[in-house]
Amino acid sequence: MLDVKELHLLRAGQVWRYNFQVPRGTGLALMGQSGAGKTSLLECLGGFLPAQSGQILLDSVPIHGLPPEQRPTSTLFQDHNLFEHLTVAQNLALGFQQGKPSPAQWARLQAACEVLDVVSYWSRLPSALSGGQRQRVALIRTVLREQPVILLDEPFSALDDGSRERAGAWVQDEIRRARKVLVFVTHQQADAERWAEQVVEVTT
Ligand SMILES: Nc1ncnc2c1ncn2[C@@H]1O[C@H](COP(=O)(O)OP(=O)(O)OP(=O)(O)O)[C@@H](O)[C@H]1O
Repeated sequence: MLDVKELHLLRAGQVWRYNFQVPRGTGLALMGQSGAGKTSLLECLGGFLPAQSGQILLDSVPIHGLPPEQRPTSTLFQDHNLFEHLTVAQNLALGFQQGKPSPAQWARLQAACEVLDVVSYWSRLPSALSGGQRQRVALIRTVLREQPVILLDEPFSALDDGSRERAGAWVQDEIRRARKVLVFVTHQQADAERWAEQVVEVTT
């Protein structure tokens, strides 16, 4: 269970307070207008933006004092953070310990690439991919890393309806299968209804 207690954020003169719980195997969607503070909350959960006060616990263990690289979180930012000089396969491997996924992890990566239709791009550089292909590669890496808390900032924004449906269903299956916690930002009410058990409306 991810437990956010009296979390108090301050940025650009705006103040937010959050209290919510996300059980393992489930998802929470963050919705709200542009500039409302959705990305700021994800950054705080991932350790990139310090909170003024409050607590973030995973399975009752406080994680709010940890730096980003030690948090049990895996984050997909809006710019997809792919390494441009590495192939798709190398980018996927980077998410794992010392860039070396185990055979079981490779099998899962490969299966995900088939489901999300990026298997034929393994040896390409990111610069040779479309926006939607880049987004799917980054999504696969973020969701399949070992960290149990998955933070996704508008993960389906570059996808057409068919890809969006497949990607959303795949993320939900993975979260349930691996008993992870999902927090994702979306502007689409339908995404929240289909793939999240809870919705938090972010306002200042
Ligand atoms: N790095 C930053 N430094 C200072 N202020 C920032 C920074 N990033 C965002 N802000 C400000 O914080 C507020 C919340 O922005 P945030 O990006 O969290 O909103 P959002 O809901 O994710 O928006 P969008 O839907 O457009 O992505 C805005 O007023 C924004 O200008």
